[in-house]
Amino acid sequence: MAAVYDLKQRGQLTIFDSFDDLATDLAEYIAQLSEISVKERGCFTVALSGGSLISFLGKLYEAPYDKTVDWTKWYVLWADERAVSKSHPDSNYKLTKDNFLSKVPILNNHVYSINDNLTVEDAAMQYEFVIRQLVKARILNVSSINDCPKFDLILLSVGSNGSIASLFPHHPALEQSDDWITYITDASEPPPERITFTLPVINSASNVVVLATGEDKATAMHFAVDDSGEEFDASAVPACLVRPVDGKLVWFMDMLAASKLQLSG
Ligand SMILES: O=C(O)[C@H](O)[C@@H](O)[C@H](O)[C@H](O)COP(=O)(O)O
Repeated sequence: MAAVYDLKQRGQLTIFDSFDDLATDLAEYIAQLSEISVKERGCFTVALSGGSLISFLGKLYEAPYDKTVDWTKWYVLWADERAVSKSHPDSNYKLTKDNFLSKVPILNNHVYSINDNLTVEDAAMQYEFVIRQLVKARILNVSSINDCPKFDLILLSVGSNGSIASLFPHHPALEQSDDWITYITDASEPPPERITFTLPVINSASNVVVLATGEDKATAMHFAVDDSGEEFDASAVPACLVRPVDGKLVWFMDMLAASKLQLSG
């Protein structure tokens, strides 16, 4: 069961009453975006987050998507990554590899993870270089509005403090607009060192999905989805700052994360 709400310029919201329903709809949504992108551009570029998001991708490697999705046309990057070894339990690459990439036939040379032998600063610069190469190769388009790379899909999962990717409340990284990839050394959630997409890159995507599940996300979702008024400092809840400039924003929530929303209709 799911309830769908048109949030106008804040996108579309679907509230699910079960993990299974959310995972099923999310898989169908991603498979549809993949089909459209492959048909239109010959490829599908997706940036993943870490956390519980990966557990919601399980339906994608089941029937019918295991056969119907053109996995060889997928290009996978990360919207944020911890500056740890790719074999470290905190690595988003490891989390994704173990629970998703190892189950679908995405080509290894289409998966772009950070260079874990570099400092976090150099890893951010190197990752931006990789993305610039994908733009040059026309795997990634650029936004006609701000020249940022235009991912076909960016999948975000909201932290209990309203963070998205590794953009944390009141962090100076939220102001970054010159770079596509920035780095932080003082994340409010361990580990402290991370690289992350900047907001302009997130907001340049053709499609952004924001996933929020669990009661600990309810307050952040209230500020992100309901009208918080002119006085509200959106940098307190980075999820409020997800506003695709010419793309589609879809919120996938469970009942707990949506429990403080003041939805009409
Ligand atoms: O590297 C990270 O820390 C993740 O990308 C981060 O953005 C995560 O997705 C959120 O903190 C939500 O995590 P949960 O979904 O597990 O609550």
